[in-house]
Amino acid sequence: MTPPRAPQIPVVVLAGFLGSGKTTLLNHLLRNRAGNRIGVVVNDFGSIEIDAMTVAGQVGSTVSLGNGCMCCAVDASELDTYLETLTAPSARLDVIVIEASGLAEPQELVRMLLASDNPHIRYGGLVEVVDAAEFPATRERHPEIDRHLAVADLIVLNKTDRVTEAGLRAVREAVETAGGSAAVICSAYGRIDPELLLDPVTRADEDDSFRQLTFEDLLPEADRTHADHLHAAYDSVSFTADVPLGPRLFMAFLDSRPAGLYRIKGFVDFGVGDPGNRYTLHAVGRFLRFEPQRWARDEPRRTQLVLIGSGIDAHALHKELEGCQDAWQDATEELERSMWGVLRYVRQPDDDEA
Ligand SMILES: Nc1nc2c(ncn2[C@@H]2O[C@H](COP(=O)(O)OP(=O)(O)OP(=O)(O)O)[C@@H](O)[C@H]2O)c(=O)[nH]1
Repeated sequence: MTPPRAPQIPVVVLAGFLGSGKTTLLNHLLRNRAGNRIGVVVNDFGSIEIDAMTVAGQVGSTVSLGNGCMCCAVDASELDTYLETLTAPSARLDVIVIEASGLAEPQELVRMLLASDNPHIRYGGLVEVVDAAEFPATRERHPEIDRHLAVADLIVLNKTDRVTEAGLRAVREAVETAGGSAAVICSAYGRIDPELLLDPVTRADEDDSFRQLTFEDLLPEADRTHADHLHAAYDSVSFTADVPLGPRLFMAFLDSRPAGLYRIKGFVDFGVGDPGNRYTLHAVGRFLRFEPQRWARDEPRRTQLVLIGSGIDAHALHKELEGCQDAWQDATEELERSMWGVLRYVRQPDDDEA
């Protein structure tokens, strides 16, 4: 059905007004990357303070951070050139994060990514960081922040330590209204669950088993004290099925997913809907993408998903997923048509918009 393609590297845009905490969040991700090789593109190279990094580069150079990360600083006009470097097979990156400068219009960057003809990347969503303490003032000075929030897939309401509970409630409400259906999560010092943006490593030479990483896996020894706190804020659901999922049933599930469900990842077996491929699923907030990949010859045909959210009813979601199984599939025209709903979310080489 759909021709298999080499895996594409998700490119996540990290945006937010000056000082909202983008670099802090990025450093948190880099410290808790759980084996992921992260490519970082920043406008302001010097602001990244990664322990392991010797800041050898200047604007325009690509620097290997030596711990599986690469970093380069670019002008937006040079983005394509740098993405080419970062997506070279020798870089072996799992995800690329572009930190937009505090003054940039994130829509521009997103448009550039969607229009990019680099076949090795796929747009991975827009994360907008908001300073909870400054939001009312920022909004007054820069009403365009509402526009940024409206196109975000995930909003991180940062600096919650600087506001009262009532203040946070009010800001959250305002941000949720402006953000439409984007998921909103709160953080202090950008300490979000790295799993919201990073996938478990599935490289054959490291750990090729698909599983939900635990917080012990994710956080280095020194950060363990935060683990319980972080963990308490999230619920996760793991779902495995040896019976294929019905494309229409599963798309209906995704269309009605609750707002608190921030992240879904894993892969799906649509059975005779597309017998040759498994469909890697990547969802952050309302952003959704499928990527067909050839099943390995002896790989068990199976769906494996991990769902992460807060305030979600894990048991009910699991039950709903069970209801998406379709044991009696026949290769009919109707089934082929029902795959169209899935294929809408597969990036085609000539796509220039989501
Ligand atoms: N109190 C508090 N301070 C924070 C938090 N997150 C970040 N900061 C501080 O806020 C300042 C700005 O954070 P950055 O991460 O540099 O912000 P940025 O969005 O990258 O800033 P620009 O690059 O200027 O756009 C730094 O001094 C951080 O230490 C937080 O949650 N609470």
